[in-house]
Amino acid sequence: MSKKRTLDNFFNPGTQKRARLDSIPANTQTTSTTLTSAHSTYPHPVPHLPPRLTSLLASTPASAGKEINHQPSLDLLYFQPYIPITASLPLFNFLRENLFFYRVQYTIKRYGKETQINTPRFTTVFGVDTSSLFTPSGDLIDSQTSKPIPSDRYKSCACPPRPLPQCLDHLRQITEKVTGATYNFCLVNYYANGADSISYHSDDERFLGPNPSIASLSLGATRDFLMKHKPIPPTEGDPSPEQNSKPPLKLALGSGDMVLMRGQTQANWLHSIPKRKGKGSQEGRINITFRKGVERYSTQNYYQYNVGQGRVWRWDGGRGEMREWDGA
Ligand SMILES: O=C(O)CCC(=O)C(=O)O
Ligand SMILES: [Fe+2]
Repeated sequence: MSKKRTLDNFFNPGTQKRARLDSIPANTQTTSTTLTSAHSTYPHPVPHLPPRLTSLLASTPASAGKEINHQPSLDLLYFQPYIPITASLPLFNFLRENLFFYRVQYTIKRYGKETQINTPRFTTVFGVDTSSLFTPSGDLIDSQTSKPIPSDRYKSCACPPRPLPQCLDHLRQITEKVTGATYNFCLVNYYANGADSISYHSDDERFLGPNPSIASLSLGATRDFLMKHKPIPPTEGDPSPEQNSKPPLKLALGSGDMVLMRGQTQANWLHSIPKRKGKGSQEGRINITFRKGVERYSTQNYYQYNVGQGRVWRWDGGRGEMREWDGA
């Protein structure tokens, strides 16, 4: 269903809706009018951050970032925590409650055979590459000419690009100030439990440019973030490079922590969130990454792998699980 894109429907006050503030501690307000971000590409509007949460976020970063650069080409800044502790649980609950997610499937050719991949986590993405910009009313314009973009610019995308809703844009703005980098994409992962994961990879696509800064925020369950150096090919002088047999670096990312991966990290290191059993494996975790796509292809790639063609999933608080959304 498409809605006319107007300033009104991008930042409209919800029509006498009760705020969903059940994630906010009991001593705060329980009702108010909700402002929402709406857009023709969204399955439903997304409420703005409640004012109390916005004021709690004002003291981000809650601690100074620690540099982790003791290994070759590794350049991390680790905030433990980044989000003030009073804000991380309400923020987790707010985002899980109000964002829409996808369970993306796609096919790859493996050994010449088409293989279906089921992404082992919920995903969603917002943003557009540097060739375009969203106006405040949510229309796409060319970033050079400020004219509306040609209608075929994103014709090969799984869905038209989506602007960041206010709640994620607020986090983006804070993160730009703290990290000194700029970002035009926000990718969100939801790991429902320890069975959800992301395998070893590096975010080293050409469309992010050289030495990209990627800010990665964790909310909810603690999960291990493993990092290992990309395999170093043996040479005559060094037939079994020591780096190849080192155990992975493990950061137990807790709720509110943020890791900034920068410099040569993506070019040289792989990272993953392995599946987890036992303690804490039944709890959900949200991961938000802010990135900057400098080529048009980043838009196609991110929407293909984080939205795709499938159904919308939303958090069902009553059942305590994600459910396919029926649009109601
Ligand atoms: O969940 C995380 O901490 C990592 C996510 C990640 O690596 C990615 O989305 O590329
Ligand atoms: Fe990644």
